[in-house]
Amino acid sequence: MRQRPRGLFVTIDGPAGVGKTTTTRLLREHLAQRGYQVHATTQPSRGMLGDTARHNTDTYRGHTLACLVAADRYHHLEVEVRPQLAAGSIVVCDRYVTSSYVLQCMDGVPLAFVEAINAAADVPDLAVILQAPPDVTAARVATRGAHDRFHTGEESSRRESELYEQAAERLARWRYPVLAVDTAGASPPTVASYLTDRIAELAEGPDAEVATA
Ligand SMILES: Nc1ncnc2c1ncn2[C@@H]1O[C@H](COP(=O)(O)OP(=O)(O)OP(=O)(O)O)[C@@H](O)[C@H]1O
Ligand SMILES: Cc1cn([C@H]2C[C@H](O)[C@@H](COP(=O)(O)O)O2)c(=O)[nH]c1=O
Repeated sequence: MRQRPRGLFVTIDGPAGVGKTTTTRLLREHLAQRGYQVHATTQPSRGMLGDTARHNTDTYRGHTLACLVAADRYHHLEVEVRPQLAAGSIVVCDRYVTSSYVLQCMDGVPLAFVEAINAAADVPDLAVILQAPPDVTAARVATRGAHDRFHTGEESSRRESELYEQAAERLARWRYPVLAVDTAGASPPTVASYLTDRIAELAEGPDAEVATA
């Protein structure tokens, strides 16, 4: 098993249906096949706060949902993400702060408020933003079924896609380690292989791994 002294924090964001969950699952498999210790997780988390946020987006809206998701994010970092990183894992997280910049803004919360309540969240080592044209993501959601009120067809997919593009540009300006990947013309295994190579490059960087039994 290959561990890094400090682990590596990789986040996967992007519009509904773009392939975040599929990519996270495949990344866990591909990275494990290459011998890395990997921990796949999600936000909202599988904890009490996260379950409350995930399953009650009709009840909790706007500023309330924004704060609930941010509170879960800080708790998830504290009890799951940082301990896994400290143990040398590559942590792959399905959704992170970028999702809040987009979804909470779609929910009517000013960006400045979303930025303020997420300001103390850890910066990932790699923030992947998956992208695809809105007609493609809307069709995938329609086939799979919508998870929540944020997904109402191609118009909401278009708005979501625009907000992700703006968020990616803003994050890149702040020198956040953003990597945008188009999933429209690439199969899930192709997307996962490409990202596995990028993550392995980072993992073999200056904080090189230590080999353990
Ligand atoms: N690269 C791809 N090419 C074609 N179809 C894909 C690709 N990636 C995922 N899909 C399909 O699109 C659908 C949505 O994928 P997935 O659930 O991973 O998206 P998501 O971004 O996690 O969505 P949500 O935000 O709504 O949870 C699934 O049916 C999945 O099989
Ligand atoms: C991370 C994050 C999540 N949410 C909400 C949006 C959805 O209702 C769920 C996530 O479900 P999915 O299956 O991953 O689409 O949580 C949010 O509002 N803000 C966030 O930052």
